[in-house]
Amino acid sequence: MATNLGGLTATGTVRVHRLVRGFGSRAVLDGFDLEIGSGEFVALLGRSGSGKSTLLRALAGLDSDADGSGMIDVPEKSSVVFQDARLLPWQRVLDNVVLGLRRSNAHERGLAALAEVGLAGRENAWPNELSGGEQQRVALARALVSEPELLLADEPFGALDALTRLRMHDLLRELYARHRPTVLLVTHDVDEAVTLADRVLLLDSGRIAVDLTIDLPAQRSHRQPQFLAYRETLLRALGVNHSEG
Ligand SMILES: Nc1ncnc2c1ncn2[C@@H]1O[C@H](COP(=O)(O)OP(=O)(O)OP(=O)(O)O)[C@@H](O)[C@H]1O
Repeated sequence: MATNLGGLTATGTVRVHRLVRGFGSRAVLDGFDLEIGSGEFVALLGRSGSGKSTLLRALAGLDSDADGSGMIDVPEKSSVVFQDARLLPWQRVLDNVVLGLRRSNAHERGLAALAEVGLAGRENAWPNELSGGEQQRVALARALVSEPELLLADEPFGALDALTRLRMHDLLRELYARHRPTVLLVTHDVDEAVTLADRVLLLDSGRIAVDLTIDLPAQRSHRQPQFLAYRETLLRALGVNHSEG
């Protein structure tokens, strides 16, 4: 499992070397290598079943159901966000945010995190009183309240409607600009990857088929010619026909 190299790497750096992960006789990742610099925002694209979640779960240490070997070096302070918010329904919003936070000022930090995600004043609500988008905001607050050096996100906006998804993109970019964690975002959505990330990886048959640096300003528009060029490169690599994409 996670091997700490004892200060050899910069805070926030992710290193994966010769990672093997599979289920039964089937290898999903077979000798996989990856390096992500501290503070990089990386999106991971790939067809369904290409192993994106398998990789993310390995980095999160949540893959006890998988077989494998290899070296994983991730920051000690990591948080994970999933497609569903996974809030405890019997705990109020603030209690969900500070769950597991062992600090004397947990209450204040939880309130500050809720304010950062636009939910000031909602700390006493129950999860089922919130919309899907608001629940994902709580999940983001819970992930960030511990000030992680690495944020792992597995299709965090996949279940949201298009407008809410765009608002969440703005929020995530804002939070990233403020806190600068290393981010690995798994997504199916090429536009989401190019909008949010500074580097896009495309996983194919257990290896990185494309490693694309996104050289765009923080304020991005789907109308920028360079945005469209990145989009086209990635769609082509995914094998998506133009008329479909
Ligand atoms: N717990 C499991 N037991 C057996 N096989 C699994 C398990 N989890 C994943 N797999 C298999 O591993 C392969 C990779 O799955 P993974 O979920 O990593 O893909 P993915 O790229 O995240 O797909 P999607 O985009 O559809 O979420 C798939 O063939 C899947 O069926």
